Parts: sequence; C-alpha cells; structure tokens
Amino acid sequence: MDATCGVRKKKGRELPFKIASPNSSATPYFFWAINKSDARYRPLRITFPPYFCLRYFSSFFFYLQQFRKTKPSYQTSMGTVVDSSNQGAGSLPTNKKVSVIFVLGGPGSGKGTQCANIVENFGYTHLSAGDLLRAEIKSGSENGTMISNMIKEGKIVPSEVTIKLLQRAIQENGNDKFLIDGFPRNEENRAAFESVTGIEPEFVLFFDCPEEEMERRLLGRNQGREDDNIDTIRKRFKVFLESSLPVIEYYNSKGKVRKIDAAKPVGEVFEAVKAVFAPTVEKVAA
Ligand SMILES: Nc1ncnc2c1ncn2[C@@H]1O[C@H](COP(=O)(O)OP(=O)(O)OP(=O)(O)O)[C@@H](O)[C@H]1O
Ligand SMILES: O=c1ccn([C@@H]2O[C@H](COP(=O)(O)O)[C@@H](O)[C@H]2O)c(=O)[nH]1
Repeated sequence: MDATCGVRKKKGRELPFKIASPNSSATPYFFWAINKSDARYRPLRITFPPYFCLRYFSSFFFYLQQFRKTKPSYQTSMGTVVDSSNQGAGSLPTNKKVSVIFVLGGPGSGKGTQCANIVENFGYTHLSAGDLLRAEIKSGSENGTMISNMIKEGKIVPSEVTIKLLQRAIQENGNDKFLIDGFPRNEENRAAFESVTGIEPEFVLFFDCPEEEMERRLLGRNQGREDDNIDTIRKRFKVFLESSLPVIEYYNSKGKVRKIDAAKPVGEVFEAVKAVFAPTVEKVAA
C-alpha cells in the first residue's frame, strides 16, 4: 500500500485515513483534501467516502439555507424598510415601502408643534426621535441609563439605538408616510439611516429660528423635560450648530431643503408649512 495509515481527530471524533502519494493512480483527485497546517497530510485520501460525501453535501445545504435567509436590501424612490423580523422582532411586514420627510431645526424651533398640524392636515405619522428615546428610558430598557445620561448632556445617542427605534416604529405603523422629527442629528446618523433602511427623505423641512427665541421657548415649555434647563439648552445649541447644521447643508446641496421662517407665530409658520405640503399632496391625488 502506498500510504501511511493513521487516525485524524475531527470535532472530538477519530477518523481513519491513509496518506496517498500524489502520483498514485489509485487515488482519485476527488478524494484529496488539503490540510494547510501539516504538509504530511497533503494529499489526504479519506478512506471513509460516506463520511466525506455527507460532510460536503451538508455544507452545500447549509450555504443554500444561509443564502435563502439573506435579508434583501435595496433602494427604491420611496425607500424600503428592511424586515427586522430576522432580528427577532416577530411578524412585522416585510420590505414596507415608505415615504419619509425629515423635520429638522434647532431645539425649540417648533418642530413638534408643526408636526402635530401636518399630521392633522396631511395624514402623516409623526415620529419624534427624542420621544422614542424618552419612551425607551421609561420602558426600563438596558440602554435606558445610557440614553438618559446622553440627553441630560445634550449629546447624540449612538445611531444604532435611534435607528432601531425608528425602524421598529415605522414597521409597526400601518401608515406609509412619516415625519421623522429631530433626526438625523449628525452625518453619522444620516449615513447609517440611509444604509440600514435604504430610505432617502422626500425632502427636509427645516425650521429656522434665532437662538434667543428658541431659548425663550424652551425655558417656557414647562413639560418637565430634564434637558430644558439653561446649561443643557446651551449644550444642545452647540451640538446643533456643530453636528446637525452640516446635515441640513448636505441635503441643501441636493436641493432637498424646504426652509421655513420659524420665528413667527404658530399660525403663520403653519401657513408656510402648508405651502410646502399642498403641491406634494395635490400631485399625489392627481
Ligand atoms: N411659532 C411659535 N411661537 C411661539 N412659541 C412656539 C412656537 N412654536 C412652538 N412654540 C412653543 O415653543 C416650545 C417648543 O416648541 P416645540 O416643542 O414644538 O419645539 P421643538 O423644536 O420640537 O423642540 P425640541 O427639539 O426641544 O423637541 C413649546 O412650548 C411650544 O408651545
Ligand atoms: O435622533 C436623536 C434625537 C434626540 N436625541 C437626544 O434627545 C434629546 C432631545 O431631543 P429632542 O429632539 O429635543 O426631543 C437631544 O438633545 C439628544 O440628546 C438624540 O441623541 N438623537
């Protein structure tokens, strides 16, 4: 016999093998296996063909299975939310197509107030990223303490946390038109959201308001928010200028920003908002 006999240990089991000469015509190439770590086992003629066949056929079916499980992720003009049921969320709709408008502006510029008006008049669903984060704290989630500390400091919560909450809220909602208020807050938020969800906003509604007016409004808001104190408000303004304005500039360079003068009284601001939405809604109805 042209071979050295031995026992090869594999996953705790002992498998018999024979080492064959590469030139041996008695060794079908099909049965050679390469062991990278030990040249002595090269080529290796497995003398247990049923084991060999089973092993490679089961690998083939394993990869076939993985391929079938792969999440589809593609972009459409409306945007597609990748099914999070693969992440354990359960029986949520798959690849829901949605239309999204980002509502941005400094803290206290009136985003939440105007979103409520848009919901009432134009049938959108309002998703406030800040509200979702505050609800996450209240739910007793493991991220609660981290989120709470970030909010008290006026810092931006890691993208993956906020995006997960937004994605879940979109998937659980029957509507397909969403106002996403207060997100994305920095470039990383923006890029991560687009790549994870495949959604690009239809446009960005930007509420432009001077700092003194926003400060006055926040100090008078009286909703018991821990971040509506002068120290945190100043930090939030700084984060807005340094991290959030560049996102608005990014969308402006793509012609997607609709700027609203938010320093005016609520009713007047809404008149300007209506002018942005009315043509969109008419176009859809026509
Ligand atoms: N145009 C306006 N004129 C005067 N007060 C306003 C106006 N719009 C909103 N407010 C008031 O200002 C405060 C902040 O408004 P709102 O909560 O809508 O702002 P926001 O941009 O959503 O703030 P934040 O980013 O901190 O959540 C509220 O008390 C609201 O009633
Ligand atoms: O996408 C987001 C939205 C919010 N935050 C944090 O929450 C607070 C409050 O947000 P509001 O929009 O004013 O409700 C904000 O200062 C951030 O700390 C966030 O990190 N990411």
